[in-house]
Formats: sequence, structure tokens, C-alpha cells
Amino acid sequence: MPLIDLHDVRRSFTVRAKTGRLRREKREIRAVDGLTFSVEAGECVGYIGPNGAGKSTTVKMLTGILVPSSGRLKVAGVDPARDRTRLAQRIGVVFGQRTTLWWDLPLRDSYELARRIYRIPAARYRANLDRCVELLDLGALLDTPVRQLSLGQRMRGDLAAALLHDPQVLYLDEPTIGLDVVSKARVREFLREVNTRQGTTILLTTHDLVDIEQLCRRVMVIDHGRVVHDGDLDGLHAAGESERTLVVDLAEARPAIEVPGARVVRVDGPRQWLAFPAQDSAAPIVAAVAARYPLADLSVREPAIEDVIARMYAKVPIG
Ligand SMILES: Nc1ncnc2c1ncn2[C@@H]1O[C@H](COP(=O)(O)OP(=O)(O)OP(=O)(O)O)[C@@H](O)[C@H]1O
Repeated sequence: MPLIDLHDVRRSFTVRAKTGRLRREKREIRAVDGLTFSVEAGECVGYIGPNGAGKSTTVKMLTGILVPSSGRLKVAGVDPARDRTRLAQRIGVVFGQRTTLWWDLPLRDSYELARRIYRIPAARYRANLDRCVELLDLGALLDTPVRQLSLGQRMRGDLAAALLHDPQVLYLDEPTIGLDVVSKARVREFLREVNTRQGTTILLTTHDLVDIEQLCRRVMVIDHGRVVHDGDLDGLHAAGESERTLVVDLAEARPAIEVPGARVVRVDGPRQWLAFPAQDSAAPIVAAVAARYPLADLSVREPAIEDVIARMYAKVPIG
């Protein structure tokens, strides 16, 4: 039986839009417009889409915060809107932009409160806390009030809090937003461990394609409240013919360089932008540039999710 199961789920909002100086008209927004999909236990699924696509509305329905306007919805065998208390024992939620930790309390006290709220047996609590502290390197932070933590430290603290009660499903909303490269890598490594070793099912909402690339075999794209792609990341790149960009800082300014497998799309003084297919390795292109031109620096940029989706639209008409 799937762990997350949606059948023709819809959710609308009625808003009053200004149509004149004094006139306001009621308008219906279909935030989620007929979603049908399922997620099996142990999967890690990327749930992506442009702003306003309906991702948060979906997650709010999956956590029981919002009631669907129509359709059927089950998470870990529970109807979220009907049985939020039972559901809470089976899910964990982490929002990158907000914290579920108590701002003025040390991390340790927030965890102790979670233990009581979820009624976690003492031995299980200790084992889970020890594991999170080790994997997330939280040892030195346990007695620090949350408001004194850096964003990366707080995110690690939030992840531990969401997992102390051994949830079957973990929802993550932008877990790496605003983090530096090292913190992002650490969070991703931890999530991979939680998914592959513990078998926790993950639904991951993000605007960072690297999160998806490193964690999710399956990626669902949602737009206007509907699923417009459900498959692997390569399939998404292929559908959108997406490109990565190699940004090269040459030792000196020169006209557009020539490199097999890539084309220069922009030149600004000594800096040049080379586009190449997202599925290709950057290594031979980097090697070719380095062999031909004196280099000061280089970096690879992933395509923005919005661009991949926009290209997908341009190529495949969606009805
Ligand atoms: N409480 C609400 N009242 C009215 N409209 C809403 C409400 N919540 C969401 N919407 C609308 O529903 C649509 C989907 O919003 P939602 O927040 O689910 O999108 P999203 O994909 O999470 O976007 P983002 O990436 O910006 O977070 C948007 O048009 C939004 O304005």
C-alpha cells in the first residue's frame, strides 16, 4: 500500500479581487486542481514547481492543516484532516524559512518538549537523539538558545527535532535555502542517510536542483495545481532540453572562446558563460578550456528549476 496516496484532490480559495475603485468581486483560485499520485514507503521524491504552483497547499493538506475541497487523501493510512493527532505521530515537517524550535530555549529543552508531546519512550528518545547529535554534529550546540544559532545550525537542530519520534514520512520545504555550501552538503548527506538507512519516506520541496539531483530518484513537477511531470531528473532535463552553465574567468579578456561540447552565450571582459546540455559531464569541457586558455577561475551553475520548467512548456504543450 502506498504511504502517500492522493486521488483527484482539489483545493480552491475564494478571494475578493478589486475590480474598480469601490468594487470587489469574488474570484475562485484553484490552488490544487485534480492531483492524483502515490508515493511508496522509502521513496525520496522531489516536489517542485514555480511560485504559486500549489506545492505548499499540497503539503498543508498532507499534514492536515488544510482540508481538501474534494478528492481522497491518505498518509500512512490516515486521513490527515480527520485525524491530525494520529497523523502527527507518523510525520515530521521541516520548513527552511521557519523554525519549530522554541526560540528562547536551548536545543536540548526543545527536544525534551518534543519527547513529551510525542510521548517518545525514553530508550528510543535517547537512541534517536544520540544518532541525530552525532550525524548532525549538534553536541556543542545542545545548550545554546535557538536564537543564538546560525541558520545552518538551526536547520540541523530542526531536522533532529522532526525525527526524534521516528516518523514514517518527512516533509521538507526548502531545507537548504540560505545555507552556505558546507551546510548544504551536510544537510543533504544527513537526509540521504535518513532516507536510505532508516527508510524514511521523504517529500522534498525545493528551488535548488542540486538538492533534487543528490537526493531524489523521482521528481514531480507541479504547475497550476496539476502534475506536469513525474519521472527521473534526467527525464525532466530531457523534456526541458535544459543546460548547465560553465562560468569561466580567463586570465585576460578575449573574444568568445571555442570549446567542443559547449557554446559561449555571454562575454563580459575576461568572464565568459558557456552553456552545455545538463546531462553531460562538465569535466571534458573544463579540461578543454584549461588546455587551451590561461584560466583564473571557473564554476558550474545548475539550471534554475523555473528555467527547466519554462523550457519544458515551450517544447511540450500541456493541455
Ligand atoms: N490561504 C489562501 N488564500 C487565497 N489564496 C491562496 C491561499 N493559499 C494559497 N493561495 C493561492 O493558491 C495558489 C497556490 O499557492 P501555493 O502557496 O500552494 O503555491 P507554492 O507552489 O507553494 O508557491 P511558492 O513556491 O511561492 O511557495 C497561489 O495562487 C496562491 O496565491
